Amino acid sequence: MATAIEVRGISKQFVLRHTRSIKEAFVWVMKGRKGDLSKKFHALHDVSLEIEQGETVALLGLNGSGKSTLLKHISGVMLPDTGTVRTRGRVAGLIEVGAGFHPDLSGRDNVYLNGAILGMSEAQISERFDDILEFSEIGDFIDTEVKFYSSGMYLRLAFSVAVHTNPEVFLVDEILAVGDEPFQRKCIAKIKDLADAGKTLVVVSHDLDLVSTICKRGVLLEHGRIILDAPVHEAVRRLRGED
Ligand SMILES: Nc1ncnc2c1ncn2[C@@H]1O[C@H](COP(=O)(O)OP(=O)(O)OP(=O)(O)O)[C@@H](O)[C@H]1O
Repeated sequence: MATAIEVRGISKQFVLRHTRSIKEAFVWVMKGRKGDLSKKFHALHDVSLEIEQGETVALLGLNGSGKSTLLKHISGVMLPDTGTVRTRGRVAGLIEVGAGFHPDLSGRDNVYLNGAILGMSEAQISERFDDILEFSEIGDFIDTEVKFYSSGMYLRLAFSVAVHTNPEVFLVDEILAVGDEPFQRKCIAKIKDLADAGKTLVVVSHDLDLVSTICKRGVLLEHGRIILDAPVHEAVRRLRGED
């Protein structure tokens, strides 16, 4: 089985505190600008992870543990300070509602824009356009500028485009939560179809029952480090403090 995602020793620091008082800045200047004025922290700390093609993986952890940051590194929208990330095949990510959409363009134009970003040609998008529209259930709103869409409508269109690009690797962050229940059910069924078809899935969600039904493997993060990589039920038990 080939490796679909290889994360090797990545670390990512963010600035914890941007503002300083004038007094602190003055002291810093008088001391010859030694040290760093802004305090930093590691959102990810030496994280390594290998995911084989066809694996279904849940990234689990408490708020702020680094799940979304790790997913953004896998999708390529964020670059690590150190370490490397490699992926094989077409990667489609549903990471932030509205990401990859231009607010002033219509839903229709955004399907072409988003499809192109995800690696489809114009002809391929045209060929699949009707299916994309049908799955999204956006209807006549397809010709409305997306700045007037609700967050659920964004999700519908983004999800629909992403699954119709036939991705090898599908990344999904919490955003399914903005969809209404019938659409969520439809998305979940589609995600399961992708998994059954041998696609690689990486999912971030606090819905632990849901991820347990979709994913086989659970990677548990704490303060930016992987503390457990195990069958999903085991990782969920640990997160719930049942171990
Ligand atoms: N662009 C950024 N700039 C500064 N800090 C950031 C940035 N993105 C994330 N962080 C911080 O990094 C830490 C990890 O964030 P991340 O969103 O990855 O956590 P998470 O595990 O997905 O959390 P949640 O369950 O709340 O969604 C948090 O403390 C967050 O505030």
